[in-house]
Amino acid sequence: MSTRRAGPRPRPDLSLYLVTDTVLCGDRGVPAVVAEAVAAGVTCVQLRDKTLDDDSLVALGRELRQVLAGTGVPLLVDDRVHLVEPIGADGVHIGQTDMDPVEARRILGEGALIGLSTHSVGQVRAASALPVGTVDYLGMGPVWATATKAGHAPPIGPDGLAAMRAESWLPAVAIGSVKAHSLAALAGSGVDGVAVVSALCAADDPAAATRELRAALARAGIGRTASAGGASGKASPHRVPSVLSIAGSDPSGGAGIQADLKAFSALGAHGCAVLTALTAQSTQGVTGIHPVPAAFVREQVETLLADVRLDAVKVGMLGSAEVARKVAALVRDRVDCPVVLDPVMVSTAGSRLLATDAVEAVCALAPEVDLVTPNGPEAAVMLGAAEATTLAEQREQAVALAERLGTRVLLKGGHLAGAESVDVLAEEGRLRELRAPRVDTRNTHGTGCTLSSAIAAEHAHHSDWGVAVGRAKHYLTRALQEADGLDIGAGPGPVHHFHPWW
Ligand SMILES: Nc1ncnc2c1ncn2[C@@H]1O[C@H](COP(=O)(O)OP(=O)(O)O)[C@@H](O)[C@H]1O
Ligand SMILES: Cc1ncc(COP(=O)(O)O)c(N)n1
Ligand SMILES: [Mg+2]
Repeated sequence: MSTRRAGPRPRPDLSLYLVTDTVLCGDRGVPAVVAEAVAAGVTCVQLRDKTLDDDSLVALGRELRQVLAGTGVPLLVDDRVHLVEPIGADGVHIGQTDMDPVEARRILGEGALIGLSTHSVGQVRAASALPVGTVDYLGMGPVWATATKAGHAPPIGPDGLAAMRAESWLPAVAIGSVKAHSLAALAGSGVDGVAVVSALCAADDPAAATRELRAALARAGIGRTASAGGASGKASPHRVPSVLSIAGSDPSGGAGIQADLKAFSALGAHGCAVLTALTAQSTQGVTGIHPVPAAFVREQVETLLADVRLDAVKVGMLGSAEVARKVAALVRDRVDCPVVLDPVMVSTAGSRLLATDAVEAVCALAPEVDLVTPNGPEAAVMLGAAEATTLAEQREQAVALAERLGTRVLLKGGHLAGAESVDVLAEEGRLRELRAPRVDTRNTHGTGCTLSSAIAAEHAHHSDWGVAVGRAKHYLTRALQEADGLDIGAGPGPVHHFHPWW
């Protein structure tokens, strides 16, 4: 598909999502209406026509591709998975009664966007429990009763929308008779955008109607429109975020600072690095640790902060109690961006990376950060409990640890058995699960480092923990699936950080 780029598929800007209606567009024709609306600030287009035959829909879709060429606005096809390829569309939007999303992903591959309609909290839960990377966003609605979908699911209203939105870490777009004048009612619902049909397709002046919708979105604080170009119709210039890793060195390049910088780079962030320790390490284990004096860790951070504006920080191996206390003080007093803490204690190959007397200092740092990402053994140490052996125990420990630390906890499930590797995100008493197929590979060196760094980089882009964790987990799963293509060293080797490119 010619519109696809290398690299992880982009997260679509759902702020103002136009669903076409051939009848409402009338004599002007769908392409002309879409062209006007996109020029005025529509960010995503779905070609929807339930009545046209395949050939006519392909012809119309190809026209829309021409209209959208060079705009960066993705084109999705409603329902008909088999027409994505012939149209050269970016993906598909499917309903609850259309093709199973897992099957659609299998057919379309990793490069396509897939959206899924949901009409209830139960459907949102089910969609969120699909393997990460199956669907890219959820449509939620109908918010209000609509003529275009008469006879379908009953309206959920703004409160129902907010309840559904709270259930998922996936991006969400509200649909169902959304108009500029009713948008204020969706402020605070947490959706990433709104989808409209008649508000644009039936408008006398689609460009003016688009501008009016964008202004209303900005007022309601919805979508990237709100913070980017406001009602001007122009997005602000893209700024590459800077993300810092404070961690130890792994000469084998699979974990530690080396893995962190690779993950940042793969996910489009500029990587900065402050070293806390050198390790003599290979895929087979650690033979020595040479700690950096705590005062020099501080000097590295202070010097950097005086110059570089950071968008996120990831903290990994700290090694000693002294360094952990120093980093805690820096995080508390000097860092003003989101911080992810991977409380590294033992390497995948079984070597100790944190002094026993430093556990307390790491636990003291944890409440200062925005997200803590322990593996099973680390969570057990932090709780003073036995390691979880089932998903049910993993859930309980995630909630208990989040409560004890007063912050978000992602309790990773790499050390448990099962067909899926499930991570559990506990946040303010709420639990979300991120599921991925367990990859049959010995190359799992640095999975924790990679995941926490990917979360920091994704948060720098999207400012949403649920979305960041979901996207990072998907990136890591793909990196694990491609890891055997690298196969470095005789022990557990690194994951493939640059799988989308090589
Ligand atoms: N074989 C695997 N297949 C798929 N995901 C895995 C596998 N092993 C680990 N993971 C994932 O890698 C991440 C790191 O998990 P884990 O191994 O528990 O932490 P750590 O690397 O810190 O020990 C988690 O998202 C986990 O679900
Ligand atoms: C320097 C350093 N830091 C961290 C880890 C943990 O690796 P994992 O991601 O496998 O938990 C490591 N092996 N080496
Ligand atoms: Mg780890």
